Amino acid sequence: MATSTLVTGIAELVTNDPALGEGPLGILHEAAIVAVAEPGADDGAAPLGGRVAWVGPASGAPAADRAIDVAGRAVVPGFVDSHTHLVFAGDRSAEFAARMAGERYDGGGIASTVGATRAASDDELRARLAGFVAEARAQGTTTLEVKSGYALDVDGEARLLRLAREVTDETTFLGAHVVPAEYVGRTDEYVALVTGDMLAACAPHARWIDVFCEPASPHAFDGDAAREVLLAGRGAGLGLRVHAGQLAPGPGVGLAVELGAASVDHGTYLTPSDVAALASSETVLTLLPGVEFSTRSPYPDARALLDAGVAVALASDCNPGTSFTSSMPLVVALAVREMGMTPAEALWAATAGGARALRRDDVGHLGVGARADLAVLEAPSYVHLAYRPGVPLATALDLPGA
Ligand SMILES: N=CN[C@@H](CCC(=O)O)C(=O)O
Ligand SMILES: [Zn+2]
Repeated sequence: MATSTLVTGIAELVTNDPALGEGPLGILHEAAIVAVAEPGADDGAAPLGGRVAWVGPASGAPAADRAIDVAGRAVVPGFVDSHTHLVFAGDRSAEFAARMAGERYDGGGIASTVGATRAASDDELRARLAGFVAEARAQGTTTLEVKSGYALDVDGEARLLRLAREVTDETTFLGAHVVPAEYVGRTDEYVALVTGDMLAACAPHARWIDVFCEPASPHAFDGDAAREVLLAGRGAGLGLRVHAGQLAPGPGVGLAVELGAASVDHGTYLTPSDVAALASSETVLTLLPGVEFSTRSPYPDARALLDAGVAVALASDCNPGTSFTSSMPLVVALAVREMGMTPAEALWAATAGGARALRRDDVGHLGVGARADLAVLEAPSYVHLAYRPGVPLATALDLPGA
């Protein structure tokens, strides 16, 4: 039998549905929400925490089997973190310290994570991954994309994706992360492996394919190689995502738009034609301010991008090299303070924007029928996410059935 839960005492509810409340965030005050869960459901069609069955002013709330009173807190849609690299072993804190002493990031440190990850057991990787998922949930994240990319051989990449699939359906094959040591000087042969045997082994465990298209890095892939990888992935039924414009402007953004990628990520460096192409496309630009923070790079001008009509998402890019944070509240605060977004734009980008970057309409908002993925804030308003940086305000709400 289905279990219904009434969440009451919501001082401010962000629905991200303008039809339900004020402004683009669809804000309701003194609100309530009802979630209905089927016991034992966990197949995505009927999620464990249930779906939103009713949302509106608390005064009109229907009765339910159980009630949770959040006592004057704000509730927002759970964060949709559409870009992470969470299956890895090893430690790169020394690389971070060197960077803070003046060294530049060029992707070379990825090799050290590849070595440690290849040597780790399934259980070691699984335990670390579970720790990151719990850490993210404790900060309000309810949907996570997870990439492979730290094995770079056929069995290893498939193993990372199998492990990622244990925690999310949003898994991304990133065999084209960098050229591994054993293929240096033979990039063409490595691309043939990625688009051949590796793709065949990985596609059954992945929804997406991604490529680090960055000709400015001696380790990553140029536009031609990236095109080959993306076309092969599309042929295998995968959706497209691209890492581009992290170190310098390059061909990746244009390629992502041309091929209809769901998202192109980083965008630290963009040309005016990149911006124009994005603005007239269905491709989301996912900004990753944790990377600029942790690599001492200039922040992209999100204000100008939004004003130009680009669809912007925010994600953590949690990884051991360029952004070792799982904190979406930190990402929101950085986007507001350093990239010119308003608190409302940043919250939208970290929730509905992430959903759009994953081409999902069941997360990132709290309209009737959406997944009942709620984040509760230890604050009366979502504005506190940026106003009180570094304070642990957000947490995902556990509903009966979850
Ligand atoms: N730039 C490429 N990939 C990751 C970093 C990976 C690493 O340094 O371990 C990123 O998104 O920033
Ligand atoms: Zn990344």
